[in-house]
Amino acid sequence: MSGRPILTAERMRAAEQAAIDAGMPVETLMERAGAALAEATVRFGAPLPVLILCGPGNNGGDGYVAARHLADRGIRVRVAALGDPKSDAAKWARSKFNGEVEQLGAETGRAPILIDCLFGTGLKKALQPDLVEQLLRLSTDASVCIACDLPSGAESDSGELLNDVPGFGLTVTFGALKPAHRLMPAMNKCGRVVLADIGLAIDTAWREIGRPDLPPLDPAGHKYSRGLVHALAGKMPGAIALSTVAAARSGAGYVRVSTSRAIDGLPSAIVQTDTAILDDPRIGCILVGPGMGEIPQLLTLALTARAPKVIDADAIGQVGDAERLRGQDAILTPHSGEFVRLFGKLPGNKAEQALEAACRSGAVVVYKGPDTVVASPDGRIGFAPPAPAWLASAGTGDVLAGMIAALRARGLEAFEAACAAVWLHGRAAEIAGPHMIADDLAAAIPAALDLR
Ligand SMILES: NC(=O)C1=CN([C@@H]2O[C@H](COP(=O)(O)OP(=O)(O)OC[C@H]3O[C@@H](n4cnc5c(N)ncnc54)[C@H](OP(=O)(O)O)[C@@H]3O)[C@@H](O)[C@H]2O)[C@H](O)CC1
Ligand SMILES: [K+]
Repeated sequence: MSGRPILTAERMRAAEQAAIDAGMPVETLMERAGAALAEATVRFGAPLPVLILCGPGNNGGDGYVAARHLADRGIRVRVAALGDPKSDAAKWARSKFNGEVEQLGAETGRAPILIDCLFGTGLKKALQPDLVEQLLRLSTDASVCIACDLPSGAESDSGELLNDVPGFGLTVTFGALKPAHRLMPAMNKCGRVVLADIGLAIDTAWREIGRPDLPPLDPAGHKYSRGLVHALAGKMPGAIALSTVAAARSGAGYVRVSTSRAIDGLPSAIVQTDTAILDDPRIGCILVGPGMGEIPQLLTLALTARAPKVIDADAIGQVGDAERLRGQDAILTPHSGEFVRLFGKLPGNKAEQALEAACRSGAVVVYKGPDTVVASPDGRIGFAPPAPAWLASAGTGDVLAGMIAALRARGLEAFEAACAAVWLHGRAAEIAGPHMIADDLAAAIPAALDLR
């Protein structure tokens, strides 16, 4: 999967240390980080007067470097410092900045552009209340707020907010994104996240889900080679209708639904049948769960089939023991309630929880929410980019399940199919707009596919 790399604070420091051990001075890394921060500030905020809040560590060091670069470009820049720099690199950066540095406090005057260089990956606890008060005051008075590496108070690995944090329009981070950039609630405070390459070697199986690279259609292909999705309808056929329409619109060559009674309103292109022959070798992916209700035998039937399968919604509640999914080539799509009911409250951040669930079940796990993560038993994790809040409406999960099934049936391997569908689902919602209902979301899938 493409997409920007994501590292925890500890792995970020290890990458930095490896560069330093290989002979790269930390000042060089800081110089590159500060220069990137200054460049992003000018591009994002225009050449307006800037106030930089510098903390005592290397996050503050980045700020002193950025201040120098901005001043060199003729921009009026002031620095308000939280004490003196403690780290050698930050002392070096401070010594190279010739502008005015005041002590951050209640008398610190506002500026149109505010850059938060107080704390980054070295945050250890909540900021002192009076410091939070100054940060909130100065951000409220600014037109543009930019965070260096992380909004101060955002916990790098969990995405938790240890104190009140203002909303930033832009976050400039270095080397790799951190989980907090793509996990709630911190994700909501970061604004647009710009990643600056500062010359670190980054090796990680954790990535932001990027634009999918779907295989081209085979001109000699047929409906089975484009993927046959076989869905199992349950008590509430409306949900499976949304899923099957979404599967068809996502490019499945053939969508079939087993149902005990005709489902009104389904397009004729979606074949309804009252049988469920699942050992058909042409089936590319089985879909079970949307609208299933309490019919455990439907899940049992799906698990008798060799075909890959998407297990969604009510079917998740029927799994019982996650071990049942091992060897099933399954993609599981729980929201938080379904996740906890099946796996219990797991330790770690949301991504680590999803990875643990994937290892326990052998399935690819799509842990849905405003911050969706996709985890594979082989250790890969995809973090979804921000998706519109209006996706929180009935039926959007049914649509996603159909999209995943279609891409799996089309031949993408399970993790790639899930990541691609999550990315397309978010773009389709943006296209459908804030007043969409799930039916509009399904209708917007072709336009989202054209975005690739
Ligand atoms: N990783 C990289 O490749 C690069 C990172 N850069 C920047 O460096 C920071 C991380 O720098 P670090 O010095 O490790 O940490 P911080 O600057 O975030 O803060 C650590 C100092 O702040 C003190 N601290 C921590 N929490 C609090 C708090 N709540 N209140 C007050 N003080 C706090 C801490 O004090 P201790 O004495 O307790 O340790 C430290 O003094 C990263 O985010 C990037 O911006 C490099 O510049 C470029 C390469
Ligand atoms: K910061």
